[in-house]
Amino acid sequence: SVKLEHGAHRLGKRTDKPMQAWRNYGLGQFIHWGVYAIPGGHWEGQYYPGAAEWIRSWKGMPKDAYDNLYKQFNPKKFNAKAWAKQAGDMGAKYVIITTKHHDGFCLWPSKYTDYTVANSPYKKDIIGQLVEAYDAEGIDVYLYFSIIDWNHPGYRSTLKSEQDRKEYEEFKKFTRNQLVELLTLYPSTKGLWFDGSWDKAWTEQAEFADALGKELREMIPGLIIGSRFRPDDNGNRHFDTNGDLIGDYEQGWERKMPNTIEDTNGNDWDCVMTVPENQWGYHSDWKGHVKTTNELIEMLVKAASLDGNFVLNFGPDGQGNIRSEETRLAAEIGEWMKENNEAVYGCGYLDWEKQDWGYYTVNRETGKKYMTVFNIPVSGALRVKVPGKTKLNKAYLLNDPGASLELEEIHRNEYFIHYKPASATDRPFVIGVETTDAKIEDGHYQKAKT
Ligand SMILES: C[C@@H]1N[C@@H](C(=O)NCc2ccccc2)[C@H](O)[C@@H]1O
Repeated sequence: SVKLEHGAHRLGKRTDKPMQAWRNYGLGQFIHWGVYAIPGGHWEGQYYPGAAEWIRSWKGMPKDAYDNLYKQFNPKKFNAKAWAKQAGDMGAKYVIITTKHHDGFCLWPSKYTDYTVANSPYKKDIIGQLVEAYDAEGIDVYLYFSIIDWNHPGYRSTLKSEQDRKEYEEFKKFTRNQLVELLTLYPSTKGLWFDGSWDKAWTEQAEFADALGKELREMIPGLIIGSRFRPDDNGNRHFDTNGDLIGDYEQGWERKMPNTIEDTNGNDWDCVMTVPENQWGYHSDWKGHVKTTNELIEMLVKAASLDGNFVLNFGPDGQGNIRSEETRLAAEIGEWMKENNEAVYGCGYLDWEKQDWGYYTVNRETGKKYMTVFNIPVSGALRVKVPGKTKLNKAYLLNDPGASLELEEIHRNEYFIHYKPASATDRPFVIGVETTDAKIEDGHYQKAKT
């Protein structure tokens, strides 16, 4: 491996308490809110086909029209407590809130720019209200921060001249000041979720970003920062020149998921997911596929089964309402989580051979094992292959632990659990399984000679 001054600052998973808590969240909520919620994907009657929070970069949207939207920002329906309660009822254990998206508009009263909520008709500190409300709900708060800032005069995507470099130095100081300001104002913050760090200008700032990361971590012990924050000596983000993870977890799973444990490189990771194909901020007219409750529950359980967290995005509208589609999803996911969260919270990857009916998870503390069934086989026989020296003793429905399900040993280390729900079920269900270590008797299982 090559010597790096600003490569991965640690090898392997963090084992401290704050990171163990992060690893055990299972489900998170993303909130994308800002002045882009006012146009909601339309401008002067024109439909914007891109992601609503990117509308400023659309040729159909005059820049100065966008940059004056904040003068209309007055979300009268905004109720931080209601948002936090809805997230709690859904079963979210953490929330990631946009403090400033690529447009540079600050949802907190930053003293380093005038482009903030303090200078909007709304005036009040939105981040402060959300931090207080989510903390009170027992949901850990993480702050999203975009390095890209289209509003700051010193922001550059690339550095082409001495003048660029000079102005970018101001931008770097501004970025550091805002991040120190956020952690000073909101010290209950558990981590920072960085975005918009792919510009070449930023990937040339290894020394500055490394020092900034160290400064921020010193401000809040245990602070959690993912792999999308800083570059190494050679401009590599996420993984340094030696292939080692830069940051506390892998932050590359955006609107996509790993399929195998190998895909995760043995790292902690989160998957951040939109309800439609690609809308984070509020778009009043979602087109194309809108994910269903079952699809999202499957993603959530799949993430837990591969040692990751699943973070579902909400994009409140310009008045501060959570839209009806998201309200319904939150309620239905919450209903399922109330019954089945034992198979998600504190659970991770179980190294048993994956079967077609769904996903295994295992509780990291108790060792209790779970099968979450998404695909009921027409045979009604759920195949379970256990590792050598393991005996499957009991299987039971999580919501009826007293009644054992019918088990049949069909090969060495292989069983059928004979179960089909009596009535048609439109939600996945969880089976708990109990095993013991067992010596292998000779028995009658002979491997074929081939
Ligand atoms: C978490 C998501 N990441 C942001 C994203 O994809 N940005 C890419 C982008 C880069 C430059 C102009 C517009 C959009 C999205 O807007 C969300 O915030």
